[in-house]
Amino acid sequence: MEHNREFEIDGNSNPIQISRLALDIGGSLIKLVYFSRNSGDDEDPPKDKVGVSNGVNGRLHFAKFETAKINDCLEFISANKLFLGGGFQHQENCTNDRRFIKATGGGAYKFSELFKEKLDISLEKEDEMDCLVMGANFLLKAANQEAFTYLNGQKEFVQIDHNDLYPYLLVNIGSGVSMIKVDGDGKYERVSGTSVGGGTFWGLGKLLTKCQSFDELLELSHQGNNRAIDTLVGDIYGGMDYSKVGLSSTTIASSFGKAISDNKELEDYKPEDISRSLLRMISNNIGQISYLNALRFGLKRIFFGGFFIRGHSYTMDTIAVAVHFWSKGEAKAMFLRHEGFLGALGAFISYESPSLDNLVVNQMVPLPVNASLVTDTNFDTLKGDLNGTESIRCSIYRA
Ligand SMILES: Nc1ncnc2c1ncn2[C@@H]1O[C@H](COP(=O)(O)OP(=O)(O)O)[C@@H](O)[C@H]1O
Ligand SMILES: CC(C)(COP(=O)(O)O)[C@@H](O)C(=O)NCCC(=O)O
Repeated sequence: MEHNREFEIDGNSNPIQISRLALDIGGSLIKLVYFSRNSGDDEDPPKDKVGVSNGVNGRLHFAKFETAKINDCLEFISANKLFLGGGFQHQENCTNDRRFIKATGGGAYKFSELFKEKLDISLEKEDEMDCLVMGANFLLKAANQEAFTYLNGQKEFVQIDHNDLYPYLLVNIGSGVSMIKVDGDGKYERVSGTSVGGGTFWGLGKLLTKCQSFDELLELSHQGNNRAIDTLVGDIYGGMDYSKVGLSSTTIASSFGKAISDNKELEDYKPEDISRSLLRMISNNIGQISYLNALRFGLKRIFFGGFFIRGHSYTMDTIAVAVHFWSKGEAKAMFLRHEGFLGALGAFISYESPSLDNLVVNQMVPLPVNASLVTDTNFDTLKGDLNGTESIRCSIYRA
């Protein structure tokens, strides 16, 4: 199945360039969002107020590559000719000097020359925080079943009231963590951050467990028991709660604390226990810092994005419990289905204008597994992860 046709004929026999690509090149992963018209989706194209066709129906596709394997990403873009549809315009306006892609993230600067050299494409840089906020606002307003809570293993979708969305705290857990207070479209402030994020989990985990992939490390954590390496309150208090300050005996008193007294070598610990401890330590810490920032600004809603989460139950549970525990139930942790693609979506939207008005989501549509990304071998099989096997059905209007 072909997904990346660059030109299609609209109802007026005009060739329309319909494929459009935007990138978010982060410290760990490159995220791609691109639009394609699907011949199977033959709804009428969007019309303007006087009934003239002024856009196209299609799908947004999502893909990701490890930043360290940027050449695979370049090959994917080239093989699928994604760059041909940089903008959204009539073919006659499309000249070679418009070979550009909107790109955000640090890599948009770092790899600018590489894109020019290998694909003859210029990266038009968009600010990373602008894009994260734009992507989050877009999804929260336009996509169905985007935000959900996760408590006691239960995922519950949250109906977002568009008139009561702001303010909220956006916590993006990528390689590092950014915390952004969002007050409206384009209105935000990056209020905090921490370097203890996804890169820390993967980096330390790799060193300590010899895992070869992030997914392997994450899978390991499923089977691990953090009590083997973390010191619990009960370990210090002779099996008892420290109830005077509200600490139960099973609360972690000191992450990795047992490694001091156990008199063991690294090899004596199970990699799965290490992975579990690490995941819990980092998720808990992020949940706690997020809550403290929400408290600083009186925010009740915290949305978590970034690929560290990966729709992983234990990660979400730990973050949600931390927020719930510290806020005494006052603040709510929410997760986003398109967690890692906020920045790339923002860059995608920025093609036309910083407004969301010309991209309209119709509905989320699951694609057959083999239909979306034929040449990308980086996709993962962890459950709950958006691996390019889903797309958003949407319409793009001409500005
Ligand atoms: N396949 C993967 N390879 C590497 N890291 C992954 C993968 N999937 C999820 N991650 C996690 O996601 C983090 C990157 O998240 P992301 O939101 O893409 O941030 P960045 O923009 O910094 O790359 C990594 O540091 C790691 O914790
Ligand atoms: C520098 C970054 C914005 C880069 O974004 P990333 O590639 O990690 O998604 C991010 O790593 C970050 O916010 N780090 C934390 C820095 C700090 O506030 O201490």
